[in-house]
Amino acid sequence: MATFKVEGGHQLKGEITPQGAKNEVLQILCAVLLTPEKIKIENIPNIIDVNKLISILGDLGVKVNQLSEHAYEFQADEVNIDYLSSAAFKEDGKKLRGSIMLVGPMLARFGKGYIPKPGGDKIGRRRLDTHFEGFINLGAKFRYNKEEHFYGVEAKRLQGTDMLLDEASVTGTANIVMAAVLAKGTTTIYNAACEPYLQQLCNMLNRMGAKITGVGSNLLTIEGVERLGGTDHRVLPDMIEIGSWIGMAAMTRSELTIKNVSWENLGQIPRVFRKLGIKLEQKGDDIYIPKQDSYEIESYIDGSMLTVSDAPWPGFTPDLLSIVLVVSTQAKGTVLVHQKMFESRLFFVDKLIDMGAKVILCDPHRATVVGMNHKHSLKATTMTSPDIRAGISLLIAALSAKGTSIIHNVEQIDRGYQNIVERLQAVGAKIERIND
Ligand SMILES: CC(=O)N[C@H]1[C@@H](OP(=O)(O)OP(=O)(O)OC[C@H]2O[C@@H](n3ccc(=O)[nH]c3=O)[C@H](O)[C@@H]2O)O[C@H](CO)[C@@H](O)[C@@H]1O
Ligand SMILES: C=C(OP(=O)(O)O)C(=O)O
Repeated sequence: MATFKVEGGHQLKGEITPQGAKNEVLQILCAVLLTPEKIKIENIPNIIDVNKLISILGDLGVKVNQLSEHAYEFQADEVNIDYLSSAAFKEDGKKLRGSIMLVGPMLARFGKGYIPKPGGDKIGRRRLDTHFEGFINLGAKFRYNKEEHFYGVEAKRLQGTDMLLDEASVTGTANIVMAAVLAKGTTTIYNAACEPYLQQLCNMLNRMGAKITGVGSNLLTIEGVERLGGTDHRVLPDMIEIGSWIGMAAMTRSELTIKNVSWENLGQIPRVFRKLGIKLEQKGDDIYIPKQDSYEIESYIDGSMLTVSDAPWPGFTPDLLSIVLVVSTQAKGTVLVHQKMFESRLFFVDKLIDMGAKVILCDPHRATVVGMNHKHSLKATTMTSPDIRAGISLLIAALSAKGTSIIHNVEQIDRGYQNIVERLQAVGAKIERIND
């Protein structure tokens, strides 16, 4: 189990460039299975989850050619479908959430898709019904082995249809889109997720020859085609990393520039941090955060208390609520953080309370944070990272705290943040990795 040692209380300064987006690249990597032709992908982050998925593609027989640290070429012209039924896949497929999106492309192109219950954060129930209901709607036969938690779908040729998703699942929409592009006839998907990463996937599929319209909306129309070809694709910057660095700058009262953020794809993110009183300036495609000794949480027009909650895109992403919560502990004012989607993501506040933060966990979904306006520093402590976003939030808390903190189980953070120690050291953070 790897550990970080963090000496808090130091201001940071400089520039930080976001990595390619983890949750986009997991979709894009699965899409390489839809064509026997070459696909080149740039801006691939070097993180645990992504490397695991690339390794599964290699085990499936996809030719993987690393062109540079962040660019790869893939060619799925000799796919070994039997690997999907192997004991090795039953183990490897479990290791990340993104592996679920192998099912749609495999089903569409090879007539079968199997997957063990995928991994990812333990942040509450993470059901897969939307995915499999979508495949069943397209004519696939579904089976589920309860003992092994092993899912399977099979179909000779998928048949386009109209469907209304029971929820706007991100990976569910990506999976169904990747199945429908090679189906016979036209599919409409209503209540589709529509975040920028899904738009990126749909645009890439269209460049490969797919016929998807409605991209960016919650109604997608997909005219099935016989085959798809190769393309080049560049992954967007990771908006969750960008939000994490905004939170880190505010909490440590630092001046920071976040480079090349793709402003037009950040949705509510700048607005939510501004509501917490954090100053952000758009400079070209960068975000400049000036040093601020104090940031004051806004109230609503009628004077009532601010609530920050998550919702499917174009709402605010659930993946940044843990960061909003930690930043609020040193704001001036009070905020209610309401995590509607996941029921186990707020339990890490116990650690913040140990560090001296004023937080009341109202129930598993809601926490009230009374900001301390930097009148008292958080106290350093020893903690364990329960999930990726709680992990980065605890790291931000440790960077602002008085004294030296120890954070265990940082593999959770490494899952989604590339070279984090080196990148934070470069802006002046006192952090080192120990017990690797
Ligand atoms: C690999 C990947 O891309 N992971 C992301 C993806 O996970 P993932 O695709 O697994 O998440 P889903 O979009 O399926 O749903 C997440 C949770 O929100 C609930 N839900 C979803 C839609 C909805 O309209 N109402 C609702 O309550 C679901 O029941 C589930 O509990 O999207 C999540 C939601 O943005 C993010 O937290 C994850 O980081
Ligand atoms: C929950 C997340 O990831 P995953 O879906 O891979 O568990 C996340 O990125 O915050």
